[in-house]
Amino acid sequence: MPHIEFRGVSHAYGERRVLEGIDLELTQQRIGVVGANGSGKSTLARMVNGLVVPTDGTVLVDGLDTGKQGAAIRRRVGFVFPDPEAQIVMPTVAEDVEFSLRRTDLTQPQKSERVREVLERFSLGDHHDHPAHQLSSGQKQLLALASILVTEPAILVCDEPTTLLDLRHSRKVTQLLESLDQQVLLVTHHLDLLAGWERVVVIDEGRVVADGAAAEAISFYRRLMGA
Ligand SMILES: Nc1ncnc2c1ncn2[C@@H]1O[C@H](COP(=O)(O)OP(=O)(O)OP(=O)(O)O)[C@@H](O)[C@H]1O
Repeated sequence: MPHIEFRGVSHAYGERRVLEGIDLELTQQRIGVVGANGSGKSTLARMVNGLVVPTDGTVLVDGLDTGKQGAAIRRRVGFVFPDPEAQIVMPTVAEDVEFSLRRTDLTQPQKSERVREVLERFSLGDHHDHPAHQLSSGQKQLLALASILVTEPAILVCDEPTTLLDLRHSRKVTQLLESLDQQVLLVTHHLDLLAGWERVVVIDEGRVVADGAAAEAISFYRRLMGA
């Protein structure tokens, strides 16, 4: 498994300090991150692929410094945003997935084959030539995942990828995340989706307040939230 390491990480947006003294070594395959709104989860997740560089401390992915080796980090770490609409860049479903392969050395037939395979895997095989913007929200979320995973990153970071989805689609996306060979870091408010995950990190007001197997960490978080 890849190795994500936060060493003495703090972060401020201007004067506002949003993460404080984070030390984490993440080597499990399925890692959840939970916490109240505004607690710093997205900031932490964005640090893993260098979208946010910490104001103090270092984030390392397999020994690469996210602040200094951005291009190598982004090849290794795929990032799925909460709004799949924002990730659609090409007119059709297949073109959108293929766009992710533009910087590879694959030949056109190899790219087409790779796109076909990934669309089948994500239940989008029948939508190959459909306008991407006309997919349902659940299908757009699957498309966003397909477009990232087609590049075969070692790590997949997903920031609330199920917020737009009904329960059935959330389950489908979660099952898909659970079936991947990749290391997955999932930020979510849907606590039931993390049942059985190897590790769950609870963030509160910018600090790690619980960290362990899903059942214990989630029950700590429920108590913290008074739920
Ligand atoms: N680009 C930014 N500029 C200024 N402040 C920001 C920026 N991004 C986030 N913040 C602030 O940092 C704090 C943490 O935000 P973050 O998005 O990391 O929290 P979160 O735990 O993911 O929240 P949510 O569950 O609501 O998505 C919030 O107070 C937010 O307003």
